[in-house]
Amino acid sequence: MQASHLLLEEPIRLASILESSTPDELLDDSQILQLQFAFTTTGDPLSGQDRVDVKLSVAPAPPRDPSQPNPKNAFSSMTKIIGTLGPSSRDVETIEKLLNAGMSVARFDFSWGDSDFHQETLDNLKKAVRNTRKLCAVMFDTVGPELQIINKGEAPINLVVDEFVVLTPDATQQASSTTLPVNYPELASVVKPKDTIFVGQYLFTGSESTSVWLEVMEVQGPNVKCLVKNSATLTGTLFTAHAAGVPVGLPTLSDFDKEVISKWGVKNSIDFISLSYTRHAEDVRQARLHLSKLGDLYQTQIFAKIENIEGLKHFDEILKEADGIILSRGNLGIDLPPEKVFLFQKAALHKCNMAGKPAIVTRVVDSMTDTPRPTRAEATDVANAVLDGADGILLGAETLRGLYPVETITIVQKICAEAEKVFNQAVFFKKTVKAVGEPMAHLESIASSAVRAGTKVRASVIVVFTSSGRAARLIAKYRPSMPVIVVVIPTLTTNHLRWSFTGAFQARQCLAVRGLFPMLADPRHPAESSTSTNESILKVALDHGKAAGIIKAHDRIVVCQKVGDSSVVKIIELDAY
Ligand SMILES: Nc1ncnc2c1ncn2[C@@H]1O[C@H](COP(=O)(O)OP(=O)(O)O)[C@@H](O)[C@H]1O
Ligand SMILES: C=C(OP(=O)(O)O)C(=O)O
Ligand SMILES: [K+]
Ligand SMILES: [Mg+2]
Repeated sequence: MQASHLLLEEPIRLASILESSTPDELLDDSQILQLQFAFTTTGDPLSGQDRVDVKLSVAPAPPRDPSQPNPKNAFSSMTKIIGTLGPSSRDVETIEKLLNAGMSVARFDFSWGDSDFHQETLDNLKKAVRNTRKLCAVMFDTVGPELQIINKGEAPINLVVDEFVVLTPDATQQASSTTLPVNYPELASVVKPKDTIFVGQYLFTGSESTSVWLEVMEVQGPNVKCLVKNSATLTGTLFTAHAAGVPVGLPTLSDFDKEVISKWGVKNSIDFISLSYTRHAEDVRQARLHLSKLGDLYQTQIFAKIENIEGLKHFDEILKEADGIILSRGNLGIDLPPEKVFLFQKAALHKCNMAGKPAIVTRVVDSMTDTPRPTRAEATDVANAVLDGADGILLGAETLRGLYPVETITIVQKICAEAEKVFNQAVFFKKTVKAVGEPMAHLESIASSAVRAGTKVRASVIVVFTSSGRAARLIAKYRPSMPVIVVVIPTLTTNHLRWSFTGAFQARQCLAVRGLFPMLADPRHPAESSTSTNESILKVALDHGKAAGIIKAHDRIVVCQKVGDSSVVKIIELDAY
């Protein structure tokens, strides 16, 4: 268990909570804008020129319906909320409510349900996005090397404390209170007496009545005889098992995952892969290689899910390869001794922040699966995750199969917004500048200057132009107190066989980064004019901010864009309008 110290070589100074410039105007993330555009090619794609800039003309932001409540509301937060969609959250109406409550990324967990089931949910998500005009990214969550127990008979299984149960790799056996067939033939060769194995349905702690905590007594050939440590009833057709601290020799991206990604993933242009049980940097490289062969999915980002001690040991190298990190505290929380979980969280979030890569924290309000309010410990935990530097909060069972999916998103969003008000931006900014050191890369220097200018002039928003999202992520790295409107400019690219636009993935991927509110350009609209300039695009962004209620007359706005060949940060002071 010494691994938990690995991340703590350097002491972390936690920002003390001081009065800070409060982001009293927070953005509602209904940032779907229709930009109409024409493209002019400046080279022949077949002769090797593979990036062509697009000139935009813009359609005005839709007027706000005065009968609708002002979208600026006390519930919006800079912290992103990822909701797992499942049986409790898959009809259009519920998804609309989740989007309105602030969910900006929908996770599809393929540990449960088949492609058809998830396709139906995703089709409903698309309808909900259209109806609400709220942008939402799609995250595919792999099964990976998860240990699973299939209960073919479907009858509830009663396990009684102090009795024995045998885990067997023999898939022909029926699950019962004395035998549980597990999908991993090598289990007997990797566990030893006194090891702990948890079995349950999604939320398992071994301390409630629906999951069980087993202690390994004896290895008997391919079987593992265990002592039941708590009485529980397992219901359903599939349970997952987790052997704490035990290395599992199964590939991180399973054949099943590869198959789903190449079909379901390609069909649905998945924005993120949540790579379950990432244990080595090589796992991320393998996933990246797989994606690189799948058409548009070369743009899909990989978020490494750290959920066991192996992943924790290799955290630094994984962070270098991944686009983001998910601190999967469900599994990690049982792999680590409970008293070490908070240390890992603080150290890992600090490292992600310094690397400028988004970090997502899971398993915050488990109790809201069954109750409409979080416990005070859970509520405090959400706020602390924000203060520790989380970009986003991932909800699992609460939205997937809980009784209160909408209430969960609403309350988590509110807690995040409160925590953001006391986040010590000044201390964080200084710490980040110092950690990056000198000489700073050109673009990073520009990005940090934009945040500094925004703070100094008390800007209401920062507007950044980008195609790749790079400039926006660098701005987010410095944790501005004000929302960042990311104007993603589509770029025409070719793989020498066909033309396509990039921009949609990059815009949606901002939805997992703290403080970023992307505007998605829509390439389906043919251009009506090709004379527009950055200025007119900026005007649309500002009009949109005004319509959303986050930009008012006389506000100061910081803009980060290229003028000619140079990146510039400019400050605009608005007149009355
Ligand atoms: N289409 C654009 N118009 C004006 N400025 C841009 C545009 N795209 C990027 N920029 C600016 O160029 C600089 C580089 O940003 P970056 O995000 O790396 O651009 P890209 O995504 O095009 O590689 C930043 O200052 C950014 O604001
Ligand atoms: C989110 C987690 O993993 P899963 O995909 O199993 O929900 C977790 O372990 O916290
Ligand atoms: K999973
Ligand atoms: Mg997990």
